[in-house]
Amino acid sequence: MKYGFIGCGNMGGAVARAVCKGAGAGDVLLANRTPAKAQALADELGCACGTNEQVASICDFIFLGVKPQMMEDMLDVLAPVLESRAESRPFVLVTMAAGLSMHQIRQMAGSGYPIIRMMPNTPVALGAGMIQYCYDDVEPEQLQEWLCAMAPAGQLDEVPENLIDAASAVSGCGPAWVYQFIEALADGGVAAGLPRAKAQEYAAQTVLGSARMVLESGQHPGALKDAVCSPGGSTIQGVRLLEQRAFRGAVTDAVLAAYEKTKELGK
Ligand SMILES: NC(=O)C1=CN([C@@H]2O[C@H](COP(=O)(O)OP(=O)(O)OC[C@H]3O[C@@H](n4cnc5c(N)ncnc54)[C@H](OP(=O)(O)O)[C@@H]3O)[C@@H](O)[C@H]2O)C=CC1
Ligand SMILES: O=C(O)[C@@H]1CCC=N1
Repeated sequence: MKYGFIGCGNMGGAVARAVCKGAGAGDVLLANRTPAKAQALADELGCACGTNEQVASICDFIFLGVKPQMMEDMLDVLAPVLESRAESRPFVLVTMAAGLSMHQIRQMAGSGYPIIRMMPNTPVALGAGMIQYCYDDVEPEQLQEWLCAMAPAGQLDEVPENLIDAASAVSGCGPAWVYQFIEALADGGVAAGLPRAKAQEYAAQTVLGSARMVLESGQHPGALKDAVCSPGGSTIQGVRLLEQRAFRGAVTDAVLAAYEKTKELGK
């Protein structure tokens, strides 16, 4: 099986990194508008680099890693290449584009080709990603191959397509807001006198450990929060202040703002 990537930026590049582990770098082909970017990543990962047309004509899984706004123009050029091979050498399109449905991608590609739609996030680069996926007209063996290739990317979860935009607004966008939180937590530490490097390490490790507590203890985040707050202690003062500033409401609204924007991208 050959795995090809068209668009090797932040997300396509991270997924390619994982697939090189899952499928073997020898079966991965990278293409990018600025070829030097694909070449640099290919050199690092030990895979090959080529053109969009080469990916479209020889790969069994064609990962589409361009921005949603660029998808139509990119696929317009490749539609004849895909059409000319579809009968003799079937392939699966793999889209990671926010907001674009499988139906829209198929229309842009020129036909109802087998398709997987996934929503990864940037921690995929470390094998710690959260990836939702759905698919249509994909053979069970093809899906199995794809799942094996993607396994080093992180946690994979099959969902119906109508949940992908909401999932995107939580785990696709979420890392950006978590980084904002880590930066702010570290800033607070620096304000209180910690050296920057220590403050950042403490903040990031705290988020990592707290996330593991949620996942591994099975407890509600509110109960885990209560366990940190001693009566009359320091943490509850911070909780009080964050509630006053509507911290949880602001985060919930951020998710909904991202969700609305994602839906707009598909219009
Ligand atoms: N970033 C994220 O956290 C997430 C992104 N996504 C999705 O992933 C996709 C990519 O996003 P992201 O990686 O962030 O964007 P980037 O801008 O980082 O990467 C896009 C890449 O596509 C390349 N490109 C653009 N046009 C073409 C073309 N015609 N042919 C070949 N390559 C092309 C660009 O090349 P050049 O080097 O010339 O700019 C660039 O390297 C989007 O659809 C996005 O919705 C999904 C989940 C999370
Ligand atoms: O904001 C973005 O463009 C991407 C889509 C999903 C997460 N980040």
